[in-house]
Amino acid sequence: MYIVFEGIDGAGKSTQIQHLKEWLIESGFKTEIVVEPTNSDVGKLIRKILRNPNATNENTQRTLGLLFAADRMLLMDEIEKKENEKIAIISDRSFYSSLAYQKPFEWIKEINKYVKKPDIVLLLDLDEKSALSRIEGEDTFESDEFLKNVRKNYLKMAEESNFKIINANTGENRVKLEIKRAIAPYFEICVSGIIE
Ligand SMILES: Nc1ncnc2c1ncn2[C@@H]1O[C@H](COP(=O)(O)OP(=O)(O)O)[C@@H](O)[C@H]1O
Ligand SMILES: Cc1cn([C@H]2C[C@H](O)[C@@H](COP(=O)(O)OP(=O)(O)O)O2)c(=O)[nH]c1=O
Repeated sequence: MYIVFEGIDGAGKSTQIQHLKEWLIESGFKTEIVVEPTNSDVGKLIRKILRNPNATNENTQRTLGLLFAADRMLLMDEIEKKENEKIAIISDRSFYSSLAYQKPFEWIKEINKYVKKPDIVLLLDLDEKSALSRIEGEDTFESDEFLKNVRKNYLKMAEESNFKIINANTGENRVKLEIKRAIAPYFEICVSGIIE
């Protein structure tokens, strides 16, 4: 099972991914986490560019689109191997992040057409102001206007691609429970309604 968390910076993805991994392991499922951008040389270059003040300009965004696609392709063999070993994979981001952050949409789709599609996409949704209030905003992408548009892109895709939209603008435990409820049917786990 290839589960993907999506959402703007500061939505709570890394936090909730840890909770979900612990819960699935407690429930008897081998589970591993992968992160985009990866720690490969391509991922390292991406993180360097993301700190540039001009990261949102058109050519840099196109370069990032290509680099994210290459970085993602490096992950595909690893994901397939884990799936063959019946390991559930939880990914912090996927090609949907490229569709939400970079453009033009059709070109981003084209350069990502060979990547594996997730079985489940959880979109942690909240407004950009609430998200930014949680993080320092060191990356150039971490700005109001930019993330407002990214959120809009996510919500548009959510309709068309059947994302599970989770309200991320509430307490950590409530978000955790909502995610459990969304995931449980896929693993035939029953979830108590109590907020732990
Ligand atoms: N439900 C929540 N309410 C308030 N703060 C949260 C919540 N979930 C996570 N945080 C905090 O917000 C910050 C960003 O969380 P993180 O999981 O790193 O988000 P992301 O991986 O989506 O960027 C962290 O400091 C984290 O402790
Ligand atoms: C995977 C991916 C991430 N990004 C952006 C989202 C983040 O701002 C940044 C990833 O840096 P990161 O520090 O990992 O942020 P986050 O914790 O929010 O994932 O790169 C893209 O623009 N396109 C992509 O395809």
